[in-house]
Amino acid sequence: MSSGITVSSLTVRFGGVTALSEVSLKVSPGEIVGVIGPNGSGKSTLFNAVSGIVQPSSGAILIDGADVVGVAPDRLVRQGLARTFQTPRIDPALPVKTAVLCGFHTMMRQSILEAMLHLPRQTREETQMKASCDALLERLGLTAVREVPLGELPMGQVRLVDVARAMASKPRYLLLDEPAAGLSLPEQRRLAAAIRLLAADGVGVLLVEHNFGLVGELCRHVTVLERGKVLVEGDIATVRGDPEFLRSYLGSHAA
Ligand SMILES: Nc1ncnc2c1ncn2[C@@H]1O[C@H](COP(=O)(O)OP(=O)(O)OP(=O)(O)O)[C@@H](O)[C@H]1O
Repeated sequence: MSSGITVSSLTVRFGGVTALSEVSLKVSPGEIVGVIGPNGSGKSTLFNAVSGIVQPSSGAILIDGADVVGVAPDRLVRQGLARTFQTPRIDPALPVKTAVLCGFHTMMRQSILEAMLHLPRQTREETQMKASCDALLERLGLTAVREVPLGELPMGQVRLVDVARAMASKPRYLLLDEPAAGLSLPEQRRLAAAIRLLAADGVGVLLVEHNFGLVGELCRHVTVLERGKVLVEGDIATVRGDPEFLRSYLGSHAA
């Protein structure tokens, strides 16, 4: 069985719009793969298809060898696939630490009965979870805002909380949708270190990001999308030197 996320010839159509056309890529455990491209090139659609939110028109998506097309998003989460959103879907009234604790709860092993009876394993898991939550908040520089409701934070920090929530679910694969947008340089540094740590632990990461510097720093392999198609792919040096990439990507950022 081949491990990793394997996307083969993926096509997604919305009525007459072809959002993705014959896109293929692979993310192995412990690898950080970058996806870049101008607005509307299909990056979010790719994430939505892999995480089960939209159904492909054709093509295949395998996770660790298993066909996951048609599998419900919540089942994919329980199977170890976590993702973040450009606009996080978390209740703005929740304090930061509660939002992150929600991520931990998806991987707790206790039964409802154990939780009600406060059995030893449940108490042990709660204590471990709170300590892990504090460590994660610290790693991402969120300790000072741990009690602040999400609705009072700038969007960049809300995305960072969404990253923490996704990391808390102890995924085997993590899809990050523009996690560095709106972050200060020190916040970007902390985010990059946390992503690297996760990959070193064996987690496969698919990173959609407009910040090419960050992509170049974190990803050995990059896929560039344009109008739903793979324009160029390869290691960062290959992509950087590709004339098509320079025309499309840098041209669109030169304005
Ligand atoms: N639900 C939908 N219904 C119809 N068209 C859609 C839908 N979702 C995406 N599209 C279209 O599919 C194409 C790809 O959109 P997508 O959001 O995947 O691009 P993107 O690269 O993520 O863009 P951005 O960087 O702006 O987030 C666009 O033409 C978009 O208008």
